[in-house]
Order: sequence, then C-alpha cells, then structure tokens
Amino acid sequence: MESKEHVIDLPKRVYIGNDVILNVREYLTSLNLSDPFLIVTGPIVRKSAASKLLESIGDFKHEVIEVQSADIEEVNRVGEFAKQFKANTIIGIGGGSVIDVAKYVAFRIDKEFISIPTAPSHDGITSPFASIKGLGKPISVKAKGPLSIIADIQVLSSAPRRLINAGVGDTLGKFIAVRDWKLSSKITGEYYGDYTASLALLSAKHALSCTKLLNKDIRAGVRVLVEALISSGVAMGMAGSTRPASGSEHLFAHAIEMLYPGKGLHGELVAIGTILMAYVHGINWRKIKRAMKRVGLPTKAKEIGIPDEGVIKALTIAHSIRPERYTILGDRGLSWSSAEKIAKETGVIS
Ligand SMILES: NC(=O)C1=CN([C@@H]2O[C@H](COP(=O)(O)OP(=O)(O)OC[C@H]3O[C@@H](n4cnc5c(N)ncnc54)[C@H](OP(=O)(O)O)[C@@H]3O)[C@@H](O)[C@H]2O)C=CC1
Ligand SMILES: O=C(CO)COP(=O)(O)O
Ligand SMILES: [Zn+2]
Repeated sequence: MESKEHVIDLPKRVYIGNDVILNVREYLTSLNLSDPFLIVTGPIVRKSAASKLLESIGDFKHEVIEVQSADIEEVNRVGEFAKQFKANTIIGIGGGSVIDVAKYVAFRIDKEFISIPTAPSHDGITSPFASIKGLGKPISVKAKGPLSIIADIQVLSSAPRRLINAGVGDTLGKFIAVRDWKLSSKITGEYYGDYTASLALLSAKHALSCTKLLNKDIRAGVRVLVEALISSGVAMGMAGSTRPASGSEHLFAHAIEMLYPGKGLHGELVAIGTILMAYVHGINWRKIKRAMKRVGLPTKAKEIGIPDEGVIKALTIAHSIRPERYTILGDRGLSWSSAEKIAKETGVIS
C-alpha cells in the first residue's frame, strides 16, 4: 500500500543568547538570504527591539511594516506590500500576533520566514502554524515554518512579566494536550506519535520547573522557557499539526476568545484551561494552580475580566470548536451543571 507523504518542517538554525539581535546581518548572510527584507513588527516593538535589528541590518535593502493585530485584513495588507516591494524574505519581530502575520504572509507568497520573538509568550515562535482571525474559526492554520529563529535572551527577558508568564501558561497546557492525544488514539484510533508527544510533555515539565527559576533569576528562567517554547513548536512541526500542543485546554481558551475577544492573553487563557482540564483528566490540578500562582498567572477568571457565567458557557461549547480533534470533552461536551461544578471546585469561579 502506498503511504501518504509526511513532511516535517523544522528550523535550520536557532541563534539564542544575549544580544544576538545585534548580529542579525551576519546570520542572514550565513543563511544565504539576500535582500530585500520585509520587517514585520508592531508599534511598541518597533521603538525598542526592532530599532536594534535595523542597526544590525545596516544597508541591506529593507522596509518596515507595522501590524496592529493578527487578522486577515492585516495579512492581505502586508502581503500586498511584500509583493510590491519584491521582498525576498519576511522577518517577523514581535509577540505572537506579529509572528503569526509574518509567517502566514511568507506562506502565501512563498518566501522564507525568520522568527525574532521579543516576548516568550507563546509557542508559535517555531511552529509552522498561525492563528489568524477572520478565517472562520479561532484555531491555527498552516503557515510557513521559520528558516531560522533569533532568540535574544536580553530582549526576551525584558518583556513585561505578564507576557513571560503567558508563555509559561501556553506551555503548561501541553500536560493536557498530550493526554488528550493519547486518549484519542485509544478511543478513535488516531495516530499517536510517542516521540512527538514526549517532546511536548518535556516542554511542559520545563515550564513547571521554570516557575521557580523565574522568580530567582529572570534571564535563566526565560532561557529555559524559550527552549521549552521552541521544542513545543518543533513537536508541532514534527507532527504536522498542533495536536501535541493543543487539546481541550486550548479549546477552552478559544471558546473564551470567541465569547470575550481581547480579554486575557492567549497563554493566560490556556493556563486557566489547564487547571480545568487537569481536574477533568483526574490529574494533579492543584500542583498546576500552585505553579501558576508562584509566577503571578491569573487562576481566577475574574482576574482577567471574565464573568463566572462566561467560564461555564465556554466549557459547554469548547468541544464544538474543533470536532475533528477528539479530547476529554468528547463529542457531547460538558453539561452546564458539570461545567459549573468543575469551575467552582478548581476555584476558577466562585
Ligand atoms: N502560531 C501558533 O502556533 C501560536 C500562535 N499563538 C498566537 O499568538 C498570539 C498571542 O501572542 P502574545 O505574544 O501573547 O500576544 P500579542 O502578540 O497579541 O501581544 C503582545 C503585546 O506585547 C507587546 N510586546 C511584545 N514584545 C514586547 C517586549 N519585548 N516589550 C514590550 N512589549 C512587547 C506587543 O507589542 P506590539 O504592539 O509592538 O506588537 C503586543 O502589544 C495569539 O494570537 C495566539 O493565538 C499562540 C500560540 C501558538
Ligand atoms: O496555540 C497553539 C499551540 O500553543 C495552537 O493551537 P491551535 O491549533 O488550537 O490554534
Ligand atoms: Zn497556544
């Protein structure tokens, strides 16, 4: 029988360390990339990290474009600009939204993509997927994986603590995602990649240990966190889907994003989803909650402006967001009363 081709997208080179952003010109040259470069960034990052990048790029032909959010209108605008400018390479420098727009534009116009994260807030740093609003569903779609990642620890550790914590939250979610995947393989017969799942699980373990380190030594903690985020992205690249990194905890986060757009960072919502789904899976949710409190991640929905009823509603609709991906929520999802019980017992609502 002919086996279907499986393509694994992995970055060619990862540059990680203090002040690596100052060497970008040298890295681009060694990757055999030629100008023009289109630098995609956001309004805050443009004034800080992106200006360091521009110093390094020097006289390479380039243009800078700012994006406000990760939606399809922004993708179209940046894509048009990239075509007119005849960009050879797209460089995304910023948080998750900017990186997603840059990698999705690179995918659509088939150009190389370089990922320069300025906040360790999400595992889209490495993944060949992008979350773009306006494509119908709040879940990620196929995009261009980065040829290279340039992770400047000095830049990443000076990101606001809330963004750093969000990265811990996104990564803790893998404790659930891999369990949902394994469960699905037993119930639906879906392929389960042991190695890929182990890699995602390892990221979650590192995120857990990093909750102690971050309070003692921010740079050392961020370094561990960034490595965990990168490996989780590698797991997605190997699986060819976000399966190892996104299960029922992400479905809860997506449901909240749909009901309350703009409330809470992605990683904060995933972290709360992780407490709830750890309870449903029967694993030690208290340990996860303690770790979240240690770094200052919100553990109650009210802390990020979500009413108690909103949490219950999100729990009851989460299963319907991606029905093709089986999770502990099953095909029917949670009833209102069981959702309320779970949210109350875990202290997510009062
Ligand atoms: N593709 C994938 O596989 C994944 C994608 N995601 C997606 O990523 C997004 C979440 O990313 P997240 O980073 O949490 O949030 P956003 O990118 O939406 O926002 C981050 C904010 O922090 C600012 N910022 C970034 N770096 C710094 C810094 N060093 N100092 C000060 N401010 C900074 C940004 O500034 P500015 O205004 O300049 O942009 C922006 O305002 C979601 O859309 C989520 O769906 C999440 C996980 C995986
Ligand atoms: O956020 C992600 C992984 O952390 C991507 O997940 P989704 O595929 O559910 O959007
Ligand atoms: Zn995520």
